[in-house]
Amino acid sequence: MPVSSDAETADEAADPEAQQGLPVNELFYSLQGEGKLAGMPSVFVRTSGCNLRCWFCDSYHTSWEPTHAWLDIDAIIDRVTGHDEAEHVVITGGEPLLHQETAELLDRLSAAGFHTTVETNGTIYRDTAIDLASISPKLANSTPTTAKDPRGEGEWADRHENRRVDIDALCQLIETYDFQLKFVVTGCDDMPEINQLVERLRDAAATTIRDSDVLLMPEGATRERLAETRELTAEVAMEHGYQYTPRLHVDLWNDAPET
Ligand SMILES: C[S@@+](CC[C@H](N)C(=O)[O-])C[C@H]1O[C@@H](n2cnc3c(N)ncnc32)[C@H](O)[C@@H]1O
Ligand SMILES: Nc1nc2[nH]cc(C(=O)O)c2c(=O)[nH]1
Ligand code: SF4
Ligand SMILES: [Mg+2]
Repeated sequence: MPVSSDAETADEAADPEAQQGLPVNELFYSLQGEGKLAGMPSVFVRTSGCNLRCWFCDSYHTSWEPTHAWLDIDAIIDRVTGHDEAEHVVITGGEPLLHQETAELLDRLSAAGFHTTVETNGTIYRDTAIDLASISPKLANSTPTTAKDPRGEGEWADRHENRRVDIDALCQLIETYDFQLKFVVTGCDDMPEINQLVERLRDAAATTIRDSDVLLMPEGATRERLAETRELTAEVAMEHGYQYTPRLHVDLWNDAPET
């Protein structure tokens, strides 16, 4: 179901009659590929719709060209609990915290005994049952300038730039939940901006941010692209004392859907 590319929430352009539950782009069982829980068998629920437009977004059909089926919360829970091998669930997107219903889904999955991870860009706070807030604040390297825009001529650049860092939302997330800050690295030039943002958050938030809470992840949706970015990312992680995170799913399955 294609919807307008200007839509931020997937609801905006969809049939109002059909809007119940959450817009779900895909739901699958895999290994957590990124972060502190990399390697963990997990069920992934990928919601559709995003308030940002990273040029490199590896989930193009949740942001630039959102597609989805509407699933009610009961149906999502049935499908998640059908994977009885998994104790972990990952809610991602798109931007999952755009949707109010994501909070109800998390509360119910947590009550059913799942460990919950939310993958978020850190621009929206919600009070819900999150065991790990996996926050990936977006750097200047993500902005869809005219030269980098995957589908237009930079129409989203200003909106993306103005929204990509919200210090208040980031502080609320890290003060409330166990967290990791997972930065997408394209080159050594990204490091001053990462260090500045980490220092800004250390000043502003009433919580300790350890260097081990800061993860550097190479940019790349394909094995070919990761081959260009992972070594330099590993080197800057060692230099700064931050943790390196692989993208295991890309190593294992390249850019296949539902992995
Ligand atoms: C598709 S996003 C969805 C969640 C949320 N919107 C966010 O950006 O954190 C899931 C994760 O993939 C990362 N990501 C997206 N495209 C990427 C790429 N080309 N290379 C490396 N990481 C990427 C994001 O930074 C985020 O950590
Ligand atoms: N295997 C796997 N691990 C992931 N960790 C975070 C993902 C995401 O897209 O948010 C992701 C994903 O898409 N696949
Ligand atoms: S914030 Fe996440 S989902 Fe949205 S465009 Fe960026 S990487 Fe894609
Ligand atoms: Mg992914």
